[in-house]
Amino acid sequence: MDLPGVGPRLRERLKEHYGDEEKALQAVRDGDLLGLCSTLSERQALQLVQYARALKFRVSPDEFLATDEAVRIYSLLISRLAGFAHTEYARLKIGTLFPSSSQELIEENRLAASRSLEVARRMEGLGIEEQLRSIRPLRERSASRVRERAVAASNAEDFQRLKSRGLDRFIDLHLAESPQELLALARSYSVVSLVGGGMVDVEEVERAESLEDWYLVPEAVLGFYRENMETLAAAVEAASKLQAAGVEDFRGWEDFFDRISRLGDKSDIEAERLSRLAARLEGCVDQAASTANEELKRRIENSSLTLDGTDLLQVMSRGDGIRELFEIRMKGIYQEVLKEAKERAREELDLKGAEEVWLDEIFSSAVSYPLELDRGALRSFEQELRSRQEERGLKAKRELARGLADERNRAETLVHILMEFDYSYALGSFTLKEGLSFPEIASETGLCFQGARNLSLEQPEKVSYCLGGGPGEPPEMVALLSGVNSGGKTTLLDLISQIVILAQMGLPVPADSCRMGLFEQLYYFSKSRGTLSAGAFETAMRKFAVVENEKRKLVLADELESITEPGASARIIACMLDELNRRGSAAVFVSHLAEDVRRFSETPVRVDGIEAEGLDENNCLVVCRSPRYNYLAKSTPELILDRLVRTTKGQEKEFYSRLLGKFR
Ligand SMILES: Nc1ncnc2c1ncn2[C@@H]1O[C@H](COP(=O)(O)OP(=O)(O)OP(=O)(O)O)[C@@H](O)[C@H]1O
Repeated sequence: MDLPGVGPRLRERLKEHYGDEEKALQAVRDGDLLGLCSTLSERQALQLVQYARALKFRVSPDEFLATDEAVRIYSLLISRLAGFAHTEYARLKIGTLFPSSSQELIEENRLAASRSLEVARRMEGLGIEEQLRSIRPLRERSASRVRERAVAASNAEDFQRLKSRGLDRFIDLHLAESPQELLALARSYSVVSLVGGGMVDVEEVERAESLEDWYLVPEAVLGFYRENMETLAAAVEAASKLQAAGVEDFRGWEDFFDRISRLGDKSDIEAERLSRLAARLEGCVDQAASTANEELKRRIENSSLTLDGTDLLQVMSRGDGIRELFEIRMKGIYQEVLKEAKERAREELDLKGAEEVWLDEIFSSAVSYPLELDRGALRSFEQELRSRQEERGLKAKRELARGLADERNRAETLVHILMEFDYSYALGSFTLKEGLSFPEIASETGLCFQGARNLSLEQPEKVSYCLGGGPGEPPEMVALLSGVNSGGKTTLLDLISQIVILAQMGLPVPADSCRMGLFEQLYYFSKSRGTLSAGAFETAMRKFAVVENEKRKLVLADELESITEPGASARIIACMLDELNRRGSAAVFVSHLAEDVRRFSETPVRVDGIEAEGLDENNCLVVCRSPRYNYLAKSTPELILDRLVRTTKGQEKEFYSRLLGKFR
């Protein structure tokens, strides 16, 4: 496999997963993130896809971001963008975007990003987010075994054929060569489907109308869909919203969508009724019997029995006939109560047609107290209900499974379309909600933006800045940035990085307008935490020396002077800026030593300043966040003294006024 970063072990794993090397390579080229992530770690998969893209456009994915700080800003941007995605797939795919100097790659991404903006506009207010969040990669778990039914083959040949198809993984498979064997099976299962002819009919056994899975074990077909029910139902709902917005065309998918929607139905209404009836039967009948017994007790207690002479003679002549006599006399009451009990049970259970006959079997008509139920009849009725329910359910399942048997690819395609949509929707939403605009990519070098907003700030003030001259702007490519403490110098360097990284990923940038030439590398050196030891200083110098290459680059550096003593720092910075200037690179160096640096530098280095315009009514610093060109910004002490003059009284105020005078 001709991909950098693919070692022999990784190659083996990929080959194993995809079958052969060419297929594996194609998957990497296609950016098959889902497939790759099932074999590799997320990082490996992302890197591979990046490498494949980089290879196609003859760039290196690691080349542009030349320092850790540049990588940090890139990672922040990727997380921010990924925050707009709803599926793991889109989040992963966003992670494969990287900045480069390839005009073709940038152009391709820009095209996708502008299409995605159109998509996001069309989807506004349609509320598809909830559905997208439910979409996961489709899972394959083996269907659970069917226990209540079986398949019987009437000859060894059919039996072997079904077995070699692996049917016995889902359902019991038997060889039944005689009616006796078949009958025995019929007694053990609620439905037995018979495959193969030549058998006398056994009433309890159905002859299989098809030998396909959807008929013999519809559960094996439906298992996949039921396992992925949540994703598929959400996908169908999302698809109809995309159709409504005119973003995707799902004409011809109607039957498939309909079947997926029916997966959620509880088989059918009649099967549902039968299932509920079977579950409630015993409880209802018991309740009716107990009410009837109370009624019997009450009515018998309140009744009296008068025996006349004939009755007495009859009892005496028959010996123990008194019980029969009572039964004859009470028969009227008993029948009334029994009728009421059956009526109550019938209403309660909502029995239909011939089902009512079962009540006559369950409620014994023999006069007795307490009233007795025929439990055997009750069980038989339950059994019948369950069989009928199974039959109904089976019919519905077969119908559904028949329609879905060959639709797996379609399900996969649907989920893939929606995941790709989510990626595009995330790009579009990022552009729309962050108010981004596409920069103009110029053939000449330089960077110029107006009304730019740092994406990390909650309430950013807009900033404009230029290197290399825009209309009416100074032409220098290299600038020193001076300014008040907390004026926004670091924030501006971050903002420049954000703009350049996004632009070179082919994405829109957080600025009202922007024009720039493409850079080959971005160096961003963040502020050092203090004077470095000799060893660390040497390491830092080695790091800075990498700017000594022929690449077109942008170098941003934040207060490099803190690495060593001020005099030496100014010389080092001046020297670095001269080198960059001579090579036509662009650079912004934040420094409090601007005047010294300019003194030491041999090439035209511009000094810009972020200045505090003064104090507001609350004596807080008012800062103009856009640097002023060719201007060394005032230092903060002057403004702090001004604040002290304004906020104190008497001698103290006079002291501060005298001090302030020294600055003017
Ligand atoms: N464009 C801006 N819009 C709104 N707030 C800003 C902007 N730039 C800077 N700030 C605010 O000012 C704070 C200080 O900014 P930053 O750290 O960039 O200043 P600095 O000039 O680099 O400071 P220091 O001189 O101490 O290094 C930021 O945390 C932010 O709250």
